[in-house]
Amino acid sequence: MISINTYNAISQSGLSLIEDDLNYHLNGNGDPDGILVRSKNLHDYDFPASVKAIARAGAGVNNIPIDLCTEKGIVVFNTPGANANAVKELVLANLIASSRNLYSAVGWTNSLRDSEGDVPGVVEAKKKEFVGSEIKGKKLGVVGLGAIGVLVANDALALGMDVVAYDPFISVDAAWRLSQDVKRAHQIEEVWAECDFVTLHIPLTDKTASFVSEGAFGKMKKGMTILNFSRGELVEEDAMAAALESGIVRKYVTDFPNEKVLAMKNVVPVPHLGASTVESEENCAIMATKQLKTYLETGNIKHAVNLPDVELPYSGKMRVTVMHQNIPNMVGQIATVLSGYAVNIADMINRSKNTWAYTMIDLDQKLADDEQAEVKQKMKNITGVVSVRLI
Ligand SMILES: NC(=O)C1=CN([C@@H]2O[C@H](COP(=O)(O)OP(=O)(O)OC[C@H]3O[C@@H](n4cnc5c(N)ncnc54)[C@H](O)[C@@H]3O)[C@@H](O)[C@H]2O)C=CC1
Ligand SMILES: O=C(O)CCC(=O)C(=O)O
Repeated sequence: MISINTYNAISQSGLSLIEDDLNYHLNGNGDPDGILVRSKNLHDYDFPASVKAIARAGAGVNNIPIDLCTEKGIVVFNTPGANANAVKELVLANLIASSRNLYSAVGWTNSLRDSEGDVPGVVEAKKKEFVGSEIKGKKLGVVGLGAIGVLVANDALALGMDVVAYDPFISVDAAWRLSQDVKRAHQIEEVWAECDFVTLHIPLTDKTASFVSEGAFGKMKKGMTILNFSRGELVEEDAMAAALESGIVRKYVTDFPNEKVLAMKNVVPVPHLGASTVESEENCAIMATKQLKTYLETGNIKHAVNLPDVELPYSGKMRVTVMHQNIPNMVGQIATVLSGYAVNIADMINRSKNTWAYTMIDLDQKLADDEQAEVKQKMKNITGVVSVRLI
């Protein structure tokens, strides 16, 4: 029996893939083989030794201690692109809503519910206070051209905006999907200096924390609207509060409200709704569950953030998977362990991602139970190996 525990509300479409499979147990015990999670913070989580993989049904993995997991031999997956359309639609909605003062206008109109008197007359008299601007012809800066940023940039062009984008690490795939009419910013300063709106679509990492800092506000075109559907920590809060006070920033639309943010002037707080659509929750849950099950059943890896994609057709005979540091002579040492047994290697693959690597070896016959335990122990004893599975 393979055991999977879930955190957060995972769409039933994904859960059914586990519940309907007789080989699986869902939320059954404290020693799961796999974890399915959305935004729950796992940084203080005490990972049981049973955990082999974590699948994040979503894009951002800053809630998971990736380095610690890797050192414990845990593969961490996410679901690239599965919720990108949901975020894009909410960004576009908020570009227009913030430009047309929609939330304050609707909030004010709702406050008339209990008033007695001539609502149409009051509305006509007041509406001049909510006059907005059109986004057509305005300049939008898109920071980060991954799954979400590319969709936002292309569709903003279709809405008549002038789009300039900054991503020094853009993938070849994303570059193919990006419209040629999106202008490239070589420096982030170009985005701060020129744009009426800036939307952030970068991951939160040690390098991007406080990406929008006091220095950035000093270079901004006055009256800019900033949309943050990425992560709150990308923006330095005290500096943002000052920029909103001084009018450098006209509005700050954020999917990540907290007490400090709610106290700021001209904030549009959204309760982390970027990926909250039925479609996106289904996409993420199905993709995350399938990736997790594939790994647990076959050792094949797709869309891990700490290991490369590694795939071989699974014969069902006997597969050895080894997660290890990307250092010399690992494959040699792993193969040497097997040379002590009467088995042939039928197929083999080794791939690396930065400082970590993964080796899969298919044997043409099953090892006896006592041999399996021995092989596992001998491989675990190799310096640099963090996990060994025999499937
Ligand atoms: N509000 C919500 O519910 C959601 C929020 N997100 C957030 O949005 C982020 C982006 O999501 P995706 O587009 O799916 O990720 P992605 O991985 O497809 O794209 C991220 C892009 O950012 C770029 N990038 C990284 N560092 C950069 C830097 N310093 N300057 C400029 N570009 C940089 C990368 O090259 C990459 O192209 C996620 O990491 C997550 O934090 C994602 C989905 C839902
Ligand atoms: O699961 C969610 O609703 C949050 C989505 C998100 O923030 C992400 O995918 O990075």
